[in-house]
Amino acid sequence: MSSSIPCHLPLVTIIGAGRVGSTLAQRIAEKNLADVVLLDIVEGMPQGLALDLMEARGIEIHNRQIIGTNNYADTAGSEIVVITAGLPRKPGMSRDDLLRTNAKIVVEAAKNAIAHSPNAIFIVVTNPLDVMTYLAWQATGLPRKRIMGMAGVLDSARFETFIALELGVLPADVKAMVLGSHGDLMVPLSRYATVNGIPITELLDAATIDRLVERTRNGGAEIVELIQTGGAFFAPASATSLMVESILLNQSRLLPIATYLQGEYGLNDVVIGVPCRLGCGGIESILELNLSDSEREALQTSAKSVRKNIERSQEILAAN
Ligand SMILES: NC(=O)c1ccc[n+]([C@@H]2O[C@H](COP(=O)([O-])OP(=O)(O)OC[C@H]3O[C@@H](n4cnc5c(N)ncnc54)[C@H](O)[C@@H]3O)[C@@H](O)[C@H]2O)c1
Ligand SMILES: O=C(O)C[C@H](O)C(=O)O
Repeated sequence: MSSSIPCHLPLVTIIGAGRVGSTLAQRIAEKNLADVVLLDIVEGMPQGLALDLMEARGIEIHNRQIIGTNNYADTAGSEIVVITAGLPRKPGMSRDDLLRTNAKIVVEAAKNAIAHSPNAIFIVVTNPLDVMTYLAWQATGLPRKRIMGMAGVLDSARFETFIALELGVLPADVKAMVLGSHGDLMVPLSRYATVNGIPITELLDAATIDRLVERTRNGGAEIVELIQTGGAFFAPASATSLMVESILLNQSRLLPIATYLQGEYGLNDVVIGVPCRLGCGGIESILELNLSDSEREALQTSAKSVRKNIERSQEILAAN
């Protein structure tokens, strides 16, 4: 008797098998979320990492396939494509300093991936995040609900961590949301941050909150300065895996996601982090919060700086 249960397991392709990409592959496989294809331009490296992850399966008790490759044909039929390909910054650099190098890498990766997985949902991780997400959206021609950037989940997790450390409470009890671009002009929303429902403004004085906001804005650079040879990757991989999970399990989580705006928050033709519901079709809806004047102004300033870099990226790509 033939079974009517589909045998197909979800497939997630990760382009760029570096520190973020390989850690993300581990998270996805060990959470039993999907099979994974790890693709990189370096020959042998993704194959070696995939074999290493496969050899851990008996100990970690899962049966997910992890394939390493240099060939986009192996990514065919992916439900989700994550782009982590590109250079990370070094101490003293801003994320925007990566624009010239990473623009070409991301456009090429997005075009190759969509050709083999026309129905996929794309998550961009490469920096500068908001501009790279815009370029991937342009390169794939996908509807905006199916292409997005990961940054806000990471920035919010950092803000939550610093609040939890300050108060000595369980990190999972702290909830916060950081909007805007993934850079110095990000917009941490202090008045929406809570510890199990209690606003942090009841628990911390204004100077302390300002200090934690500043540390959040500088969260990526703090790690780059410490590691010296690259940026953060454990928390970025966790944040991306949470988005992958929300899509594959249709959780409809409300998360800060870099998305293409068409009038929301008074912004047009720009990618920036705002609260979105994320489910199996991608971005199901964008939530327009009632921001204060200063929060709205901060979001506008953040968007203006992304817009400027989008224009720069168009010139760079046109010159090539
Ligand atoms: N959005 C975020 O919050 C966030 C967080 C962490 C890192 N990042 C960014 O993610 C990117 C990757 O970071 P990382 O630490 O993993 O860097 P990494 O150097 O460890 O890995 C990058 C990988 O990309 C590969 N690559 C380069 N060009 C490629 C191409 N054309 N096709 C396929 N693969 C290619 C490299 O060979 C390398 O293995 C960086 O741009 C970094 O700034 C963003
Ligand atoms: O800071 C970086 O360059 C990497 C990443 O964007 C991060 O925030 O950790």
